[in-house]
Amino acid sequence: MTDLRENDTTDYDLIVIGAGPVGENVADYATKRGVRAAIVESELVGGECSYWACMPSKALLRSGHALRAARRLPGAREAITGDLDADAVLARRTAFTSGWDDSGQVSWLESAGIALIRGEGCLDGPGRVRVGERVYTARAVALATGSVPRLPDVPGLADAAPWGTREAASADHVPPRLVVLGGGVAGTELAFAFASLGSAVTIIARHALLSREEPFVGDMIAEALELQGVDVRLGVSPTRVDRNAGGVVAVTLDDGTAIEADEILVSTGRRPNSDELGLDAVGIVSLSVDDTMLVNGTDWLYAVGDVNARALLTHQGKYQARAAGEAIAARLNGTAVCDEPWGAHVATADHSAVPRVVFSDPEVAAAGMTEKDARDKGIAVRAVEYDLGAVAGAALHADGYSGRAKLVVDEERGVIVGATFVGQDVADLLHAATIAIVGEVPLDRLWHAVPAYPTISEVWLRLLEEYGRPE
Ligand SMILES: Cc1cc2nc3c(=O)[nH]c(=O)nc-3n(C[C@H](O)[C@H](O)[C@H](O)COP(=O)(O)OP(=O)(O)OC[C@H]3O[C@@H](n4cnc5c(N)ncnc54)[C@H](O)[C@@H]3O)c2cc1C
Ligand SMILES: NC(=O)c1ccc[n+]([C@@H]2O[C@H](COP(=O)([O-])OP(=O)(O)OC[C@H]3O[C@@H](n4cnc5c(N)ncnc54)[C@H](O)[C@@H]3O)[C@@H](O)[C@H]2O)c1
Repeated sequence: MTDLRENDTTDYDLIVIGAGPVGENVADYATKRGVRAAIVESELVGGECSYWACMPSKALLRSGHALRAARRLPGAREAITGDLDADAVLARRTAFTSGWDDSGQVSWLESAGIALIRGEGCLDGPGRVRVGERVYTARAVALATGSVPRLPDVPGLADAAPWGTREAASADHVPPRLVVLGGGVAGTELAFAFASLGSAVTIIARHALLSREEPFVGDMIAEALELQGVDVRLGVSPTRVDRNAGGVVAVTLDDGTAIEADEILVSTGRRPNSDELGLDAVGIVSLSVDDTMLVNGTDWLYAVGDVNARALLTHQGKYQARAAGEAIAARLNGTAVCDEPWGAHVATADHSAVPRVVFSDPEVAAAGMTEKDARDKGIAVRAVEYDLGAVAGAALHADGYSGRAKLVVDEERGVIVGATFVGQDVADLLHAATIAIVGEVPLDRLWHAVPAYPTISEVWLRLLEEYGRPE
């Protein structure tokens, strides 16, 4: 390998702006190939995911899931002597954020040989990053600044001190009444979490819940929320929000009804965090990237993770980061870049094989395309569905197990292009689907992948039988 330090006059080979899970992985993968990397962070090393998103929200959900799972089993049910202890759940959540202290992650950066620059970074020209008064230079720069919430333009909403997902995930108390605005992934998960913790929750969505997934998903999740006592209002939008002097929030809906609550959580999507990055200083109007995450029209700037809006998920951002970190190192080292589809330096799976899990109860686990996505792309598909509750392993797993599974099959190629599972504890079924999609495993070969009896994964066999064995 070329010694990158020879004849180098820049401060670093690579500067990464943003030390979330994605920025950390870009820097790590590049550093392992000899790149001198620095990372700039304005808040906590570890990013949104560690402190205000994935980890704390899942910690808020998990205890409720475990309690309900025990209640579904005779023998275990009788051993339950009380309700969920909300304070203990909040404490466990806080432990997962290390009390919003990033010293553990900072130690990891040190051990990985990545320099940390604290402060807000922005571009000051090609290969130039300003942090406060100081400008640092590098041969490549990667933007990994994540995303920020969208606040809808509803009269009174901004003045009503709404919670965003950050405030919900880091809450130090459980509001007696909570209104959730937005029926996407974050709204659905947090509605489940706070209902379990004891809030009277109302969720407001202008379409079905989780409307980008297969249509049965939203129906099943709405039903499950209602079973937990959540007031699910679909097909409505707020026209006005007010918080009175006593702190009560009043939400008026366009169907003429009104809801009162103690807090309103806004979870209506996110947009790239790129407004303050100085893109104009380098003549860039859009962070559109190629599959190595190189910003189109440049040979030195990369955009990775939520900021490029390809897939707002930690695991997918980290996958992009592995590809980008290696691609940056290859370009700086002058070695070959493998950028053909599915090559070592590209994030091809972003286009057709993204796995997604909603940690609701039942869980939603989906990979690849929905039937509608596939048809919209002009793929000739046939889809099959199966009642998960009819699988022996599922019936054993929980009394009254309710769930559904669907495969979307590309008829011409004889391979799966999409899979969806809804049911208790289906998240870990998903990776088999992701492998089948990425590996383009022919259906006739998939018949030889035998699911163990009696597991929930036997649904794979049932789905293949529904489809019919290829001749
Ligand atoms: C409530 C919620 C729950 C979620 N749960 C999941 C989940 O279960 N699974 C999943 O896969 N995804 C989940 N996500 C999505 C996930 O959080 C994001 O996809 C992920 O955090 C993106 O990582 P990132 O590194 O691109 O950005 P971030 O994690 O946002 O990190 C960006 C970092 O850049 C820093 N930064 C920003 N601007 C600057 C600047 N100018 N200078 C210096 N530093 C800067 C920020 O402070 C931050 O530390 C969830 C999101 C939300 C909102
Ligand atoms: N388990 C997970 O992986 C997980 C959990 C939470 C969040 N996330 C990620 O974080 C991102 C943000 O989550 P999110 O739920 O905020 O976004 P989302 O895009 O999933 O959902 C936003 C919802 O808000 C609705 N909406 C948008 N504008 C609205 C308006 N003006 N009025 C009413 N409703 C409106 C949309 O119709 C949609 O249902 C997502 O892209 C998701 O991938 C992932």
